[in-house]
Amino acid sequence: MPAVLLKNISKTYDKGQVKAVNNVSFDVEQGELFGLIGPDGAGKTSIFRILTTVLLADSGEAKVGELDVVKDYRAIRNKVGYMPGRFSLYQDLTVAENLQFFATIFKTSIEANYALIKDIYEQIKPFNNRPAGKLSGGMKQKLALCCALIHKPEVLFLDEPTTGVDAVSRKEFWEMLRRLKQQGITIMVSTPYMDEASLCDRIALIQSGHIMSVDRPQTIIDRFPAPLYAAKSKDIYRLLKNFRSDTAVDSCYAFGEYLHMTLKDAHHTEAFIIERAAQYNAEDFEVKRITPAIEDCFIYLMRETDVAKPNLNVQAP
Ligand SMILES: Nc1ncnc2c1ncn2[C@@H]1O[C@H](COP(=O)(O)OP(=O)(O)OP(=O)(O)O)[C@@H](O)[C@H]1O
Repeated sequence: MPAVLLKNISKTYDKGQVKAVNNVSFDVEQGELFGLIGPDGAGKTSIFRILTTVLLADSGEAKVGELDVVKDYRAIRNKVGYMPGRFSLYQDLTVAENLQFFATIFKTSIEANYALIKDIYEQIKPFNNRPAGKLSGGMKQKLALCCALIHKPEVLFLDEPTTGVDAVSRKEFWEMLRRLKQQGITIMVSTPYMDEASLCDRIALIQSGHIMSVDRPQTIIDRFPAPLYAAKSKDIYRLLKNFRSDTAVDSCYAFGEYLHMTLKDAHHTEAFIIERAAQYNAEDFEVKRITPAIEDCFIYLMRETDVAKPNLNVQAP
């Protein structure tokens, strides 16, 4: 039995005008660290809210273990930990008071499940008497994670836990998730940072309420259908325009300081691209073949599935 199951789940807002979740189906295995990956507005929060029983879907079926999100909502609430995207703690309560509060509403004590939160809590314990609102972003995340864990949930739902957190804290946070997974907790986590995909066992790529792919990150990368090149020149915007209007070029988009591109004819290589760039008088031109990242796969899948497109000028965070 999967730990989480969604079958043809749809959700609209504003009397059907906003299709937030569109016929979504996937499941999460017991003990898995599963990532729901997509940009702002893709539908991630709506899915989390449906699974944690705070939002009703318009149609479809969703389960946590054997429990149905509609019929068994009370039982689910005791079984899952939920860390919503927006900071969910009481800003005026101290670190210790927040933790005590969450323990009390779940009818447990900090001591009862201390082993589970110990590693994380010890990092914020020196700030025990500080109001949660006065903690740094990384500290807030750690406290929110402790609060979500205080009743020893079987499944942990973390909605964008690393958004707005600095790079070091993000890395630490993912290490904490790895350790929790080793303790047998199933974790479903959402993120707009596509570089975090490789830290998950499996991922679902979501855009405009559609799931475009569900698999292991490496399997999704291996399926990228064409050689991918990274190119740059002095005037990168002119180069982007030139390549985008070039009939030999299949796709070209800005990616950090480079353009990432594929060609219509897979037999063509760097030499062909150098020739084209010379025709465009591109100065200081460089090109190299690269391994696709999840962002590249995401952009490719968006073109393939023809869902509404966000800004394609993706930058690695
Ligand atoms: N209560 C609501 N009323 C109307 N539209 C909503 C509501 N909640 C979400 N939406 C819309 O539904 C779509 C999906 O939103 P959702 O919050 O589920 O996505 P998300 O991937 O979590 O993005 P974000 O990180 O920006 O919250 C968006 O277009 C959003 O504007």
